[in-house]
Amino acid sequence: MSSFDQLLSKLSTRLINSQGSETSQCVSEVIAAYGDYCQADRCYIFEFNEDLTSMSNTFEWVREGFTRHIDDLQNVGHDDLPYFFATMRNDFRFVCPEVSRLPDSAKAERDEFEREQIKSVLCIGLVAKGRLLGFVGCDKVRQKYHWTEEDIQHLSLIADMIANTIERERTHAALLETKRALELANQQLTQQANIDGLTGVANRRALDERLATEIRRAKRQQTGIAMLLLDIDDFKAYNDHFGHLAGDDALKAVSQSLAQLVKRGTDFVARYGGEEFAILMSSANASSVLKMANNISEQISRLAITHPKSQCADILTVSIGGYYEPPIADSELVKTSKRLIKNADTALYRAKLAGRNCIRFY
Ligand SMILES: Nc1nc2c(ncn2[C@@H]2O[C@H](COP(=O)(O)OP(=O)(O)OP(=O)(O)O)[C@@H](O)[C@H]2O)c(=O)[nH]1
Repeated sequence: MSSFDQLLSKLSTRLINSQGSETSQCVSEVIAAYGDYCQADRCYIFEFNEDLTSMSNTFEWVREGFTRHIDDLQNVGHDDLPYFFATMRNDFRFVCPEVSRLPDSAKAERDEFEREQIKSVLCIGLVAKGRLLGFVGCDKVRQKYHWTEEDIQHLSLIADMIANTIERERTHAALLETKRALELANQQLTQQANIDGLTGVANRRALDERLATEIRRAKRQQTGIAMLLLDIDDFKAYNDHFGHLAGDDALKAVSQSLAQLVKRGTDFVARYGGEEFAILMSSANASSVLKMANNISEQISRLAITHPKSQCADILTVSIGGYYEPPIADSELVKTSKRLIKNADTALYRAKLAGRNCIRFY
């Protein structure tokens, strides 16, 4: 095995086994190893933008004592080095044994290479899936050098390895990006599926899910759990009098008040039906539930939404039915869930019977 074959085998194994951020380190090692092997003074990688109109130096190795140029070779445009861009796009390589003998049409290139004190330069395109991604190049600064066919072949093999690695990393990054976008879209869909479109508070489906979670928690932590059901009084008459759109606004105002009141992480508000809302309180005790019910009632009254057709007041009011379930060790999920709703509903019915605009507990 020739010394180049050995080098190639070592470098390709290194690149194939690299992953994620480690890959950049491996690519740096590859250009350093090759630069040293071919006795270059600089070895580097440039990557093109999508439409091959600009390029940036992304990796650079320099022999000790030689000047780095990576920082001043970012976003180099086609118009800065038109001869170089054209040659690279057409031939996928740029072979220059003597910078001083570049043709007049390559004046910009000659000036740039001379600025970097380059005497000879060899660049080979990085091509993956038929697309030119960039190039890997070597500079001779100390003395000019006539690149041989073998040099070109060797650097082409290095270029293939690097191109495949860059392509693999880009595909991986694109896959990660797609995965992130899908996860985000999925989160948004789940959120939308759980939110009531008119009022923006949780819907009944979300309440059912939360009920299950909170009942399990209450059982585990041996805490009480409570349900308040709230129904706007004489809402049909309100709609009939002011129209459905005004009714919608009233529903929004009520739900905003509820959302402001129900702020503890352990409490949860949902639109339960048309003009009915549910407030689930976990880690609750009898007095905190009563306090919440009173606060809600007062807060809705404070909105002072005129309701001339109400049987019980001249403003919009609510009736509230509550049920508090003390900690019970053997509470079964579905039964507890049904009991919370059913008993709160019975209490709400009693509040309506009692003349509305009041609170009843089961
Ligand atoms: N504007 C509007 N009205 C709604 C919406 N959902 C339900 N409603 C109305 O809410 C009213 C509920 O009427 P009822 O069930 O008879 O109850 P109510 O008139 O409030 O009487 P009580 O509950 O006994 O005080 C109906 O007129 C529904 O059309 C909605 O999204 N927007």
